Amino acid sequence: MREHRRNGAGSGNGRPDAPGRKDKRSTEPGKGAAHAVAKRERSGADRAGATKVHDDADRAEAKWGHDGANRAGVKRMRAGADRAGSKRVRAAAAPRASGREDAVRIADAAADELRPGDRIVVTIKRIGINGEGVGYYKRKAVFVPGALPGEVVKAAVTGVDPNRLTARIAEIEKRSPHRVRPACPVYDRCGGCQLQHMDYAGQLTAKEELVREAFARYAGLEEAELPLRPIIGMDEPWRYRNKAQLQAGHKPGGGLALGLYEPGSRRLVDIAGCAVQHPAVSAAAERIRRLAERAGVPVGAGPDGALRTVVLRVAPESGELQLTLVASAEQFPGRDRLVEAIRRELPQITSISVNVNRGSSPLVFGERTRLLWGRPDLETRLGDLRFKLSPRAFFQLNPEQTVKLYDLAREAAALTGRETVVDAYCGTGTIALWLAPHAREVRGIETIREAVDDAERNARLNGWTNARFYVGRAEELLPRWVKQGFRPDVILVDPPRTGCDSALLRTVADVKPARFVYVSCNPSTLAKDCRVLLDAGYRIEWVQPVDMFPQTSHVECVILLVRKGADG
Ligand SMILES: C[S@@+](CC[C@H](N)C(=O)[O-])C[C@H]1O[C@@H](n2cnc3c(N)ncnc32)[C@H](O)[C@@H]1O
Repeated sequence: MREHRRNGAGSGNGRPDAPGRKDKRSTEPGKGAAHAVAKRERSGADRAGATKVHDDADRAEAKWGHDGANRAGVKRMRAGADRAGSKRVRAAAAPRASGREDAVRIADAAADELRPGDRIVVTIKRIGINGEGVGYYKRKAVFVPGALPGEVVKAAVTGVDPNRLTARIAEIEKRSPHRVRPACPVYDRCGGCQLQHMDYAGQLTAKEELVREAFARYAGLEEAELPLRPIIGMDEPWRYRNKAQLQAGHKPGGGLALGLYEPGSRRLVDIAGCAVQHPAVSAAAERIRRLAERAGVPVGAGPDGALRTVVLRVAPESGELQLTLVASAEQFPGRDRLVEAIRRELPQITSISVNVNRGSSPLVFGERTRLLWGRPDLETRLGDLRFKLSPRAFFQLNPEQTVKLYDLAREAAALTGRETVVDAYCGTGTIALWLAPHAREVRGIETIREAVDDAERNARLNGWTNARFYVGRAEELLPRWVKQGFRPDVILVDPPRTGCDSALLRTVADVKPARFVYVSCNPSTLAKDCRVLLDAGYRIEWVQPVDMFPQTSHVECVILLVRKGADG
């Protein structure tokens, strides 16, 4: 399949841009960064608010792992206050012509004097990290869920704080050509996607802008200074997710529901029609829901044992599925009847486990997992490599884009077979194993023991004896190795959303490997960490955004930093 790479060669610097962008930039040396700082101060507000919400979510993800956290729980945090109106907003997103709307006073007050309910006119400049439209009212950032870059909206203020305003669309005065009808029947309620109301070309442009914006704000690098490559998207940006974590609950009218919580609520949205989920997962989830209902399985977090979450993962190339029933006790009413029925009716499910979670945090999994039936792992492939995944193993959610991401990591590492490489934050060792055939030695570091066990097993499965995996914190193990005389040629990191620990960055700055490869799912922390390394004598060779999660506001990047003086 042809790779969807955005047009525009090389750095992407020559890309036509919004009017006024170039005027703001100075051609004088040093002014670019100064402007970035001024811009940061001017609009720091939005960040402060949004960043706070995200910091909470980031902390949650850092604590619970990249995919270990309950998606709905973290999303609720991330969504913050302005989310409350998003449902209404999407409903209101079509232009309306009501006399009452027209009669509403349009505020011309200073930003600090605005009150909830006041109407303001906002030109949307970009998307924010939650996918909301961001514009400015008298230089104060305004977050407008559902609004798209380039749109002019009449918006009702919903929240005023010292740093930012939130508002909901009352009327779209100028509509973006990228606005489309969301494909997913549950888009308005689910909250799993944030950008389905924008066509895919618009999403890709908006994500590039997110990266550009993060580097201007947090690394002080203006557009001309940032070697940003055009984002790599998908040809078919739907049905790519290989895994679902579905909460079990009750339907309002009775009966069992499996789905995601609506943002900010405990109402479950049935995601049977989810447009980004692999169809085999959606179909199996619906069958399991019916079978659990028939087996009389209790749901929720009851002390006597009840089903909390259903986790389904598919190996797309074989269609085999792995099922993990997360429950508040290992045995729960109807469990064995349910397993029996699944074995009979869903032969594509080749592994069924129960995981016990009695906790009240948004963490999906508890500590204990027991195989109930079938194989202990799901075998899947990425490129030429085979992976066996235990129920809790982290594995990238979009296999097609993962191959592109890992190929970029390999390109950045530029290995000749003689190098020693560190894959810090290695998860189940997938990147380390991608690099192992091209390196002398690869060492992976990961805090989760099971992930390291998986990594070691997968190294054996693929016959790579030069890849070793270590349980520990990257910021502790790497400095220890360095003290013992270890000098890696390439350090690669793929940290959680919170970014790299400062002790790790200090070690990199001390050891100064010729190449530092950063794989990141959060442009803000990526840019902050890059600033540290730029100050420590590195230059950015290229930044490559990859769209791992079409229809959402997430964007992943691979970035190559080269030590100044080393061969680029
Ligand atoms: C984004 S995932 C990386 C996954 C892996 N590179 C992949 O592509 O599948 C981040 C990983 O870092 C681990 N982690 C979090 N904090 C860590 C730390 N301080 N040191 C080492 N690993 C850590 C998490 O458990 C998680 O597996």
